[in-house]
Amino acid sequence: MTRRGRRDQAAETIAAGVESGQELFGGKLDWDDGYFSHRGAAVELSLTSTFRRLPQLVAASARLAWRADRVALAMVAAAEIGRGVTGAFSLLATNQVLIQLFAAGPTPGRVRAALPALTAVAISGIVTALLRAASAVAAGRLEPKVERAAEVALMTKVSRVEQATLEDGDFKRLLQSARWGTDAARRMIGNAIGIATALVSLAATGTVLTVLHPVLLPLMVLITLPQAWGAVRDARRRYASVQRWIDHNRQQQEVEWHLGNLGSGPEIRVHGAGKYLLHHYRRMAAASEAEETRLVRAEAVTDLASAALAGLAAGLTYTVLGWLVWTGRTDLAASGTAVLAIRIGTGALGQLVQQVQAAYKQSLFLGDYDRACAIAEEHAIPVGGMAVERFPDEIRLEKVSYSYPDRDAPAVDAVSLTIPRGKIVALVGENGSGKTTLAKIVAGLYRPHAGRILWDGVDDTELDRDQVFDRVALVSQSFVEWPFTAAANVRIGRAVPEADGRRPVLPEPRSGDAAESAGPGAPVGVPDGLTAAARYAEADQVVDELPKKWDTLLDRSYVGGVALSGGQWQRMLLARGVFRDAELVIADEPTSALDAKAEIAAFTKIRALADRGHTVILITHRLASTRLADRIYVLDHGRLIEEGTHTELLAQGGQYATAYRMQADQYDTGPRAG
Ligand SMILES: Nc1ncnc2c1ncn2[C@@H]1O[C@H](COP(=O)(O)OP(=O)(O)OP(=O)(O)O)[C@@H](O)[C@H]1O
Repeated sequence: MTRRGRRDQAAETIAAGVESGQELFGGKLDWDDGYFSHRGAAVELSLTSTFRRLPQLVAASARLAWRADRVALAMVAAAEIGRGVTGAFSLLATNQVLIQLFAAGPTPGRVRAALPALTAVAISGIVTALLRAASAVAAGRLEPKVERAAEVALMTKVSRVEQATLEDGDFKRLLQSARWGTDAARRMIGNAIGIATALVSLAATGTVLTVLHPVLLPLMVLITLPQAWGAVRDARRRYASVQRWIDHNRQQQEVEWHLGNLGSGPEIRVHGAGKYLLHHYRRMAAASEAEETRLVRAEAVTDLASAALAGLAAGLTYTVLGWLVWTGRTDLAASGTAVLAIRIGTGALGQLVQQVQAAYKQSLFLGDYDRACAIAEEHAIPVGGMAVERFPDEIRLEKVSYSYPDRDAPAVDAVSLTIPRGKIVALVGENGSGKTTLAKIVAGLYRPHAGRILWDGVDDTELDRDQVFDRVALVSQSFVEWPFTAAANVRIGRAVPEADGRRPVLPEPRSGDAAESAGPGAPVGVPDGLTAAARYAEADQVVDELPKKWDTLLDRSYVGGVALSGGQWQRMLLARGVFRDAELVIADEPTSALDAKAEIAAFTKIRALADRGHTVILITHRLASTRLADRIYVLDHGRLIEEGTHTELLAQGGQYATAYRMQADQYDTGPRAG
């Protein structure tokens, strides 16, 4: 086939693959992920900009290493400088060996004369090996420390950032990219050491070459430049291709995944979706192959061109060397050493270009890491404030408003209400009316954008937020199913915070745990310990059925782990809330997954909690349960539209009464078999 014919066929194959992607995905398949914010950045990196960034990259790595482990950094620096010195020394000793060997006289005498220099070459070889090992050991100590320090710093800041910032789309994307920054920090140390090794080696060979003859140094650079150009060109081309084809490859992977996926299995087989997907998969894979072939061909051409240019430069260098020897400007021994030095130096220059490019890529993620840390610090939950001596008799909201960043309408709009201590306050309203948002504001999770919250008359912005959190238990419908043991899943409700630099510990059940304090006959009241909390929430039956009881891992992805049903999880969550033993319980659809019997029991216990002095904010759509609330607030589009007791609200005949009657009618006059 002619070259043109081959090119046309490749173009057709690529077009067919792209068409398949278009048919299945409607075009690009772009992930909304911070990692991809640096798309195309490396394409901008030319040979000159590569070298321009060098000092900045080395300085950034040195700063990281300095903070993580100064001793290891000093060890690496000393070992690398030592390697440079021994490298130069070894070259000079080699020169001496050659001088002695090329001198006039009988061979045994020349060899004898060369022996001291040969010994020096051997010793410097041994010292170089020792220094390389020392540098590797120190780097091995430094790199994980840098990564760990970066990870801990980021996670510490992120775990303290305001929830609203954490939910902000831009911060979320930045954080995704910043997470790569911790790995990038470690890699950059490796790159920086590679750069340092190359620079030191270059300095050593450069010095030796200049001593031998000043013209040799520029000649060495001349040999390396085409190689460096070729390497940068190949890297840029490949990177650009990866960026151009990233969506296509993602589409291809997506199809591949579905072909073998358990969930897609029935349709793949029964509906014949497999044949359809395979057809497109083949076309997409062929397009990817065509692109790979194009790349490999282009790389071969570049490599050939750079090798030819480097060969020309090498020819010129060796001609100049020959001329220097011929005209007596340098001797044979020096030219032999120069050949050796040039070989070492060109290798070092190649390594330098490669390492700077790699370090540059890492530095982009490190930049995101720094930005994410700065934003997390700026939006951190404030530490300190007025101590919360006791839970207030009344929490009062005055014209509280809150808007999510990407929404025009406020989620909570000028809401004023009172939450009395030891009462059940129900928040009801249609989906999206602002109930959960309002509860999160009361919990201190979101700061209102307008209005204020008063704890017995004290503005809650003046209170120590950690102490506010300490008095709140969240029993939410979007609970966390921790991939931990059953015991840890409950105990995490009140994990002891990090103290005196020791690792955080989950609390042991407090005094009077289990059966003694809360037997079957003592369902009312907040029990002390783990087993008692489980019994109170009726999670004990769930635990009893687990193969290793409390020690069972609640995640089926791990060997020995088990999966719980939605209702079983909800009981565990209730137990977590009880174990937390907080004065304000925010129960957001706490029974949505429970069966009828368990739901009734749960509401009885919520009532009991309030009777014991706990304050409960209950969010539920099951209006039969709101009858037990002392006060009901009805929200609509973020505004408070009705309030009162169940009886009062029914009498008002408003939205609550309508919704209640609709639910009641379902039971009375629900669909019947005709
Ligand atoms: N994290 C968020 N980011 C942006 N908008 C949000 C977020 N959470 C909620 N909203 C929006 O705020 C409004 C109020 O939501 P909220 O969850 O408070 O309502 P709700 O009354 O609890 O709803 P539901 O009964 O469905 O649980 C809705 O319009 C919702 O889409």
